[in-house]
Amino acid sequence: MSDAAPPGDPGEATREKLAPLRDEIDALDEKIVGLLNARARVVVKVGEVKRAGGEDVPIYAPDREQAVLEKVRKLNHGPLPDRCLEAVWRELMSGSFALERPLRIGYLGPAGSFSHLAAVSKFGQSVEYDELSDFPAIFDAVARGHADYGLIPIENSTHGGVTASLDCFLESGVPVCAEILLPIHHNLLSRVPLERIKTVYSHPQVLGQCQRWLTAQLPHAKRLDAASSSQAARIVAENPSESAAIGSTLASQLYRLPVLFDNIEDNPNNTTRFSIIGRQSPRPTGEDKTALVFTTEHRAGALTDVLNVFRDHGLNLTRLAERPSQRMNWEYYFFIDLLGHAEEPEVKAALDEARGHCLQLKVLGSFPRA
Ligand SMILES: C=C(O[C@@H]1C=C(C(=O)O)C=C[C@H]1O)C(=O)O
Repeated sequence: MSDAAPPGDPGEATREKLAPLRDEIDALDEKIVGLLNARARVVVKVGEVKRAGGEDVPIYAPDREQAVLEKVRKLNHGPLPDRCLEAVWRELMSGSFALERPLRIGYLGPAGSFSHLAAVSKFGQSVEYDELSDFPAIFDAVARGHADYGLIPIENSTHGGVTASLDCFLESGVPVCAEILLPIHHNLLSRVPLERIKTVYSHPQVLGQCQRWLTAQLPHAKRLDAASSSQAARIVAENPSESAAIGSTLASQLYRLPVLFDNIEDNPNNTTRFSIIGRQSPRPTGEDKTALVFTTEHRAGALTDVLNVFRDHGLNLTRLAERPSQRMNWEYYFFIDLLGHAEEPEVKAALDEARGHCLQLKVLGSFPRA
């Protein structure tokens, strides 16, 4: 018999070296827990002040969140990477919400959708989530106060604008108060091997983001639209014999569908931008965006007149999208995102001037840039 320690046992000498280091970690953990709760006790006081200020004082303050994360990054000299500390502070701030007033976040469900992942990446594990069936239901839940905030996908870097969500902004008065950029990786989820798959379900945006892969690997499979990628996973879980869904690894776990292929998106940098809608508007941070929508008269140069106002005020546009007005053929609503906050003098002046060239101009919100 050999004297070597059994597998998994570090051995006496190593154990002796580890013990004092682990004692050091235990002592530091004790201090960290004490400090985290000292922070939490201040957060409880912040909550009291906010609640005394009334309904209009937001519990979630995207401008303050931005400042806290920026400060943490500046304070960090390693060896932990910024992204690790950011994740810790995100969960801390999630705990802060629960201490100030429990928050409810609406997203396009069911659970396991990319909107769900985006919501958790922003609001963490200590808030309540509400799975909603479509975008109008999310806007409605926030407008009625059934949810505090809602997640709305706006555009994807590969497949472009999410048109159904833009149409909701036209009808709703709920402002945008933050944005999230989420890298999106798609998986083919199925309980049967590739050669038996006859139908692939997912959200049309997702099918669009994987079309080259689908054409190459499953040229004869039918592609069917579902209300969300997680809804697609649910459909396949209920009827798995000849079908597959495209969705997240969370959907794979929740609906017990094995990942047959991962990273099947056509563009490895595939990213979706989500807006967070809420009932309050954040203060300027110096690194903001303003989203707006407008209509112009149907005449030559009408759109250029509006765009020239932003150029003349030195405002950089990060997005221009268009949607049919639904009232008259070939009449459009134009959506613009520009860099700056609507309360900053230059942006305010530009918006006032632009209004003079528009039939209608609505500011959808100013919020910290992701
Ligand atoms: C504590 C506050 O409330 C929330 C929690 C924060 C935190 O834990 O640091 C920061 C901003 C708010 O979203 C605050 O507004 O200062």
